[in-house]
Amino acid sequence: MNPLLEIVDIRKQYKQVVAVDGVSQTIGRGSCFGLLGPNGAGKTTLIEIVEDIIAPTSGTVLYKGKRRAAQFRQEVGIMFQQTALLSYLTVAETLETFSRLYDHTETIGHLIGLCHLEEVKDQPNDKISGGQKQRLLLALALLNRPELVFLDEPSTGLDPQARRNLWDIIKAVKSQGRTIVLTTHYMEEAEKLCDDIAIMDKGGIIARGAPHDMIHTHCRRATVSVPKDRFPEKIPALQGFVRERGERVQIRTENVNAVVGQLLSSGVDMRGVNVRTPTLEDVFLKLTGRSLRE
Ligand SMILES: Nc1ncnc2c1ncn2[C@@H]1O[C@H](COP(=O)(O)OP(=O)(O)OP(=O)(O)O)[C@@H](O)[C@H]1O
Repeated sequence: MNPLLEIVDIRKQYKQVVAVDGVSQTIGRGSCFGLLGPNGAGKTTLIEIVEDIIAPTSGTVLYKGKRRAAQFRQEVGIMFQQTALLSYLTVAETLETFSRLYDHTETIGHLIGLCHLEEVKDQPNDKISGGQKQRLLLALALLNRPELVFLDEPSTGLDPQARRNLWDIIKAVKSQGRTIVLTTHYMEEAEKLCDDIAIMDKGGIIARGAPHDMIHTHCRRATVSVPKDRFPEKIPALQGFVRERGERVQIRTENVNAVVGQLLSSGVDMRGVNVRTPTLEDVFLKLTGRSLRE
């Protein structure tokens, strides 16, 4: 890996609370790195240290192999969870106002197009929806054409359609070759956007890797569930562990295709049969014994 960021033994303590407990990670150029974890895991604290907004109690962050200098602020874009916007400015005026803070900026028209803000560009900030506001905050984070973009829980509070719309824009930003560092407690967001994930819990990183590899390493088994009244009395031994759960028969298997093939060739009517493949949520549950949303 060609690291853009090296996080070296970062620790942050607030009185009795150790928010980040000795985290070391590297983040590769051009990757979309996701920090996934439940509320209070320490994600925001760690990211704010990496963004150079708060100082760690100990540890170092290197950017392009060196300690961060003034150039770091010029080359990064940050989409905060909350940013106060002047209510009487329009979306376009807001972008123009913030663009004066930088020496080199993206054209406002390009950002309005990229972030799907055409329809609301002349609306005041207090007359736009939650999804449109998040897209404006993303556009603001991209104003200085950053090489590295931080997104702190970008889709929190959005409805599913607004969330998917924002994800499409983030994918477009990613395809421009920028490095993205994203924090989230939505595993679906991490799975959809990130090629590299670290799962954080209680101030530490408990797993790291590509989403698919992480699932494959920790949770190989899928569950095929068949209504009991559709499950044949005679069936050849299935490639999985069979158990009854209420009105359904569940087959836990590492080979879903083989099991589904066996069911089909035994004449099982597939209506009502469902397959549940493992997710990052299952990885978290397996590693911590708790749900991501607890
Ligand atoms: N300024 C602060 N002073 C004291 N404790 C803090 C401060 N900031 C964070 N903490 C504590 O540090 C721990 C980690 O908090 P942090 O906000 O980093 O978690 P998080 O994973 O980002 O959670 P969330 O998903 O809810 O934003 C929590 O126990 C929190 O209460």
